[in-house]
Amino acid sequence: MHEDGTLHSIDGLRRLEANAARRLGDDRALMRRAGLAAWHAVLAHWPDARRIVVACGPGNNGGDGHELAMHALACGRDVSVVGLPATSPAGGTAAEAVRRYTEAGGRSQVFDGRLPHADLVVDALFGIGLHRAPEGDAARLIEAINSHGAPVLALDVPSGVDAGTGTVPGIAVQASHTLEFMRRKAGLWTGAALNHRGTASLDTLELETTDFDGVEAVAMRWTVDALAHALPARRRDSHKGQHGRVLCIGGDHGHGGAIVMVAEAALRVGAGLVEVATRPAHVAPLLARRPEAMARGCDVLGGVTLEGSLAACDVVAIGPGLSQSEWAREAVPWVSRAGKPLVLDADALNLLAESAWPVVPSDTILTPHPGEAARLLGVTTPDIQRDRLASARQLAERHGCTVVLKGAGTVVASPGRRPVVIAAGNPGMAVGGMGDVLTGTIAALRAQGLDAFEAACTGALLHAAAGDRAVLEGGARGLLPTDLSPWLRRLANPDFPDPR
Ligand SMILES: NC(=O)C1=CN([C@@H]2O[C@H](COP(=O)(O)OP(=O)(O)OC[C@H]3O[C@@H](n4cnc5c(N)ncnc54)[C@H](O)[C@@H]3O)[C@@H](O)[C@H]2O)[C@@H](O)CC1
Ligand SMILES: Nc1ncnc2c1ncn2[C@@H]1O[C@H](COP(=O)(O)OP(=O)(O)O)[C@@H](O)[C@H]1O
Ligand SMILES: [K+]
Repeated sequence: MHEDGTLHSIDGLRRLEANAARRLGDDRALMRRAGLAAWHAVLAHWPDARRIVVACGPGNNGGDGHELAMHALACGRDVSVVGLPATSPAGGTAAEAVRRYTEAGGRSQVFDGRLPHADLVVDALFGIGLHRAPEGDAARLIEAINSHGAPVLALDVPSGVDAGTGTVPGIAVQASHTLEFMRRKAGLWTGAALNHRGTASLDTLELETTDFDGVEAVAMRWTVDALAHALPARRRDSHKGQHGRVLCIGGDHGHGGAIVMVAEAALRVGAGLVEVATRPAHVAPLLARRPEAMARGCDVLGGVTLEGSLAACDVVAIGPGLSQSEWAREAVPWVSRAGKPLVLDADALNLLAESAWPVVPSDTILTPHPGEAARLLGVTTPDIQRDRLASARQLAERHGCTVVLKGAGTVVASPGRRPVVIAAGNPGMAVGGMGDVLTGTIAALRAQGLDAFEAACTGALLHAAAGDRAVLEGGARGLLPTDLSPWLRRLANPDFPDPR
């Protein structure tokens, strides 16, 4: 079976492992395949590595390391296995791998505070079996791996990372590349784990469909390729009314730019008509930058002005620069009475957290960053980040609608749908205003007919992928939200010939 875009929990992987071992009638077979796959990864990434250090832990991850060491040895490489002192000898399948390596003439040494010189370090300390933060010798060995200077290949998981949740409870290996086995692990694609994983690849170890009996993926992983099929082609005879009308509400005094960025992104992602309701002082600068937008200056966010705009629009994007002033609060009853699909961001979420909004309809999209998510759930930001997938699911259940939990490895969750983790985006995007661009992006897709969950997933991916393209033009520092505009347009038209 090939990669299928699924992400799995530790429990799911354990079940998968057990099913496959039962089918194969030999619990050593998978480890042998893992070791061989790891050796192939070495040949693919570091074909010239002559001296290889393999740091092996006490469990099956260490068994994978010994299998790899055996292949490297057989191919004439200079191999040193380094193990942890004071751990009980490996049992079961790992013991068999140790025996095979030793019988092939392999050398092993106990970690004494230093690692031998090498062209490549392999991290086979801990995989999915990590049960607490590494301490003592394990922590020192991880420190030695990280300061060694050679590239680091992590087997299955960078040791020290919780592969189920993405949390990093203590010190963890800083991998150049991680080779995942069997299926991708949910925790390696979101949150702090992204600091440790390096690039990543998967070897499925030749699993078969029947191995998945009783195994449910916990999420799907979306990469930029998904954009090729996400957006419907336009009819030749289409007109602007068919591409949706977005009403953007926000931009109180001092925050006028936020709602301009929402409007610009919505236009670049293809909304047919974009209207902005903002403070009167912000109308002229908005129109100077984006004459394509329609703008209404409102000293009161309600009444006839807003009612007319609300009646005409297909989607309301509210929150960027909105503030929590009386001006902002005035809008809430009008917007909620209008019954239009909503995208709630920034201060609209803060108003939701303090129950200023009534219950939101199920086709609403909330786009919190971790701080806003914490306010919505009444917990701390670290609580949210400890298990981003669970946090997004919990928020979606609580509000009964779609939630986009932003940040490295954005997670989209909705009741009754399998969550999606966005495998795109970069730290250049950590700058004020970037979320406003996401709000406009998602609102435009919603206006063009995607349902709430599809618009949220596609919008988050489009936004992150545009950030990845824009960052190539000059680096992460100084990347601006509006730099994404040309790339949003480019990537929203996947059938347009690629200029690269
Ligand atoms: N069993 C199988 O069939 C397969 C297992 N595979 C490998 O096996 C790994 C899982 O193996 P295990 O379940 O043995 O688990 P691990 O090898 O990941 O780790 C468990 C071992 O590490 C110790 N440990 C965990 N956290 C520690 C800490 N913080 N400090 C010190 N010691 C700690 C445990 O006491 C145990 O001895 C996978 O990640 C994968 O690399 C692969 O070979 C594929 C097939
Ligand atoms: N390190 C990162 N990696 C990937 N994406 C990021 C990173 N930092 C921020 N982003 C993205 O940039 C956007 C920032 O949004 P937000 O925090 O709401 O900013 P603002 O409120 O200033 O507009 C989100 O879409 C988020 O996912
Ligand atoms: K590892």
